[in-house]
Amino acid sequence: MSSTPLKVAVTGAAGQIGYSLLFRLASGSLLGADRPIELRLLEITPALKALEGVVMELDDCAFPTLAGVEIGDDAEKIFDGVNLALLVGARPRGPGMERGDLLSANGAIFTAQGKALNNVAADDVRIGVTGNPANTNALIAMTNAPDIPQERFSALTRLDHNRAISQLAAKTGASVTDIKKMTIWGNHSATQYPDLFHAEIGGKNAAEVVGDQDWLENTFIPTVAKRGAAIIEARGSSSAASAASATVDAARDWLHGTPEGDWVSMAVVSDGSYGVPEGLISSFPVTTKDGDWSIVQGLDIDDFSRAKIDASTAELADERAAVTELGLI
Ligand SMILES: NC(=O)C1=CN([C@@H]2O[C@H](COP(=O)(O)OP(=O)(O)OC[C@H]3O[C@@H](n4cnc5c(N)ncnc54)[C@H](O)[C@@H]3O)[C@@H](O)[C@H]2O)C=CC1
Ligand SMILES: O=C([O-])CC(=O)C(=O)O
Repeated sequence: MSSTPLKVAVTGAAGQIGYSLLFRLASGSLLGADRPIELRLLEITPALKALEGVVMELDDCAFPTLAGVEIGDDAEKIFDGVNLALLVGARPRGPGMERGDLLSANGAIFTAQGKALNNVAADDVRIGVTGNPANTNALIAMTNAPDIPQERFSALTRLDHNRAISQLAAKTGASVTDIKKMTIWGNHSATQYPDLFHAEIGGKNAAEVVGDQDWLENTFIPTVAKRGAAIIEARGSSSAASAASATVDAARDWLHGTPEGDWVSMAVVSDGSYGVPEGLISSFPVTTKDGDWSIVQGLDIDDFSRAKIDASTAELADERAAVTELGLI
């Protein structure tokens, strides 16, 4: 185990998700108790004072794994030499909005940050995008960082993946650890497709165990796909602790690898697998090893799943056209 601190950048560090995420990262949730971590926190200038307060709290935790914290509003300084960049900072949506409505407000953030990462990040950098609309923001950052291999960019659909596991566990009485091979396909939006036809519960096909197509179509899929909106409705602001937890889960599994016999959902650049147009950042079932991911191949896609995947990737293609129009890529 290396004793060199992993340099982890977090943007939007003074925000809601940051307030949960930083403490998880600093306490060892990402790399375990033996690997130190250095946090590099980016905020806009008016939020730096609040961020100083958060850093005081990080200090007060006396985390053994926290080797240092740097804060600032200059992306090139904060991203200098980072091995992992978690791009969280972006405006959240409010009631009645779709995440895609944030494109024009947030897209420019990812142009600038993609360029800065391209200039100064470490050669082994991995970039996870949480800020919405996450898939297309990741596409913007990737396109603006031509020297970073495209497979180093990913957008967060792990929260949807975790939500799908939790809903399935509640329906069937299974424990979450019995559920494997969950897949979220497509966009982190209301069109996403949580797929039970390839998931397993205790080694058995999940759709067969459930045996209730009506529940699958009319309860499970919409509950998972609209969970973010339900949380906004209930809490008055968007999910934060669960988003932070999923951000940690996704980064940890990317860096450490997925267990044998399971996979995770990550939105990654499409190579055309499963008919998803090449170059879109779309969620797939992936396995990871040594910091690299590969899309699980060879799954049978029936007509129901085909239509759902096509609808979500068509939305991604529309978002790509919109940001092209805005001159962001
Ligand atoms: N992919 C996913 O599963 C989820 C994504 N999200 C998204 O994550 C984003 C952040 O959510 P919250 O923390 O709740 O929002 P928030 O509004 O509490 O915090 C966002 C922070 O980003 C900062 N920020 C804005 N522009 C920045 C820039 N150019 N550089 C650095 N920081 C910047 C703001 O000052 C603010 O402190 C939102 O876009 C939200 O929709 C939220 C939940 C789940
Ligand atoms: O719904 C939102 O706007 C926040 C989010 O992405 C989620 O909770 O999945």
